[in-house]
Amino acid sequence: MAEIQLRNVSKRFGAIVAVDDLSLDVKDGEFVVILGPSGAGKTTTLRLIAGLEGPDAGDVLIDGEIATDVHPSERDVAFIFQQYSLYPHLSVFDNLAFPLRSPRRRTSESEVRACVQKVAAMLHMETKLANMATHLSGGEMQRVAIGRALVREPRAFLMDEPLSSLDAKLREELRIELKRLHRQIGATIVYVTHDQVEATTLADRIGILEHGRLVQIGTPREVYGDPECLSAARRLGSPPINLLPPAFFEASSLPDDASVVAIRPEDIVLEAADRPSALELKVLEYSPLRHLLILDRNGTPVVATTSMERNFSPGQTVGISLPARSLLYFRADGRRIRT
Ligand SMILES: Nc1ncnc2c1ncn2[C@@H]1O[C@H](COP(=O)(O)OP(=O)(O)OP(=O)(O)O)[C@@H](O)[C@H]1O
Repeated sequence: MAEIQLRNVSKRFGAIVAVDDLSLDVKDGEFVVILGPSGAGKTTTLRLIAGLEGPDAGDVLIDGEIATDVHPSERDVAFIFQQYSLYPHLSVFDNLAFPLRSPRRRTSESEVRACVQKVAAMLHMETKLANMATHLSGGEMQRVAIGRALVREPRAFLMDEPLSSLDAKLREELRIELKRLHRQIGATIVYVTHDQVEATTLADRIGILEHGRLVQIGTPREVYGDPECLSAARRLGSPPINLLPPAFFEASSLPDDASVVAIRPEDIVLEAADRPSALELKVLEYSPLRHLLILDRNGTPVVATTSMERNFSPGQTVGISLPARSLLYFRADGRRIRT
């Protein structure tokens, strides 16, 4: 497996800066997820690593060597797309065998058989090898697409929203499979998504991409608990982090240049209804693990979650306190103010 580095890489399409001075180090065997909204430059970043796009500035390094001028077919990285891209007229076996049978590989048929069997076992597809590729469920097709990359034993895997066309249950199953596979083969993976659950469950580290810039990279815990900027704070968390105006607080308790005060819903402490701080409960959602309360003070919504065994009903008042240690302060330009 391989290390991948981007050094100050930029890519423009006409007036659009798709990737803007991006530097990223993916360690050997690491699972890095690039998380960002539509148009943030995620796919372009993967295409730059694969060599399908050339950077306007900066370099891509694979295993410490500048790959910028290396042809995509020579980079030995496998790209897995959202669409399954299988050969519909071939069986699962022949789809998996296809990369091994290329003339450049000169793999013997007995080796091809052994390798296909091994990968099919890893993906729990042994019983489907004779099926035509079109006679599979969406989840099975994506397994075969992943298998086709695995048989090549590439130096790294680049995955572009590989689960996004699957339904919720299959997505969860395949997510767990991917995590297991990563542990089993120790692959270097750069994985792109706009789904925060995929990002936090799969990643060793998450890189938050906004407008072509990497605004933060860290473990899921670091990015969630210690965001560098407002956009990183908003990217993780469901329900999302509360963003409150300074007017919500005593002015003397805030840093001078705070323009937004943020607090995670689970950090809000619920108190008795007769507290002066009590807010009106507008909406209540119950799930077996927690209550979700949407409260209101003069038109400002405040979302709190709690696993407390207490009965709430809409229209009542609920006291809250916002512990100072849980408050995050941000400037008007979105930068974090550390106190
Ligand atoms: N070949 C191209 N020609 C012109 N503009 C492009 C091209 N490829 C990407 N772009 C633009 O570059 C920006 C980044 O696109 P990119 O596909 O990398 O974003 P993304 O984060 O992967 O988005 P999505 O989640 O919607 O796939 C977008 O504004 C997009 O319209």
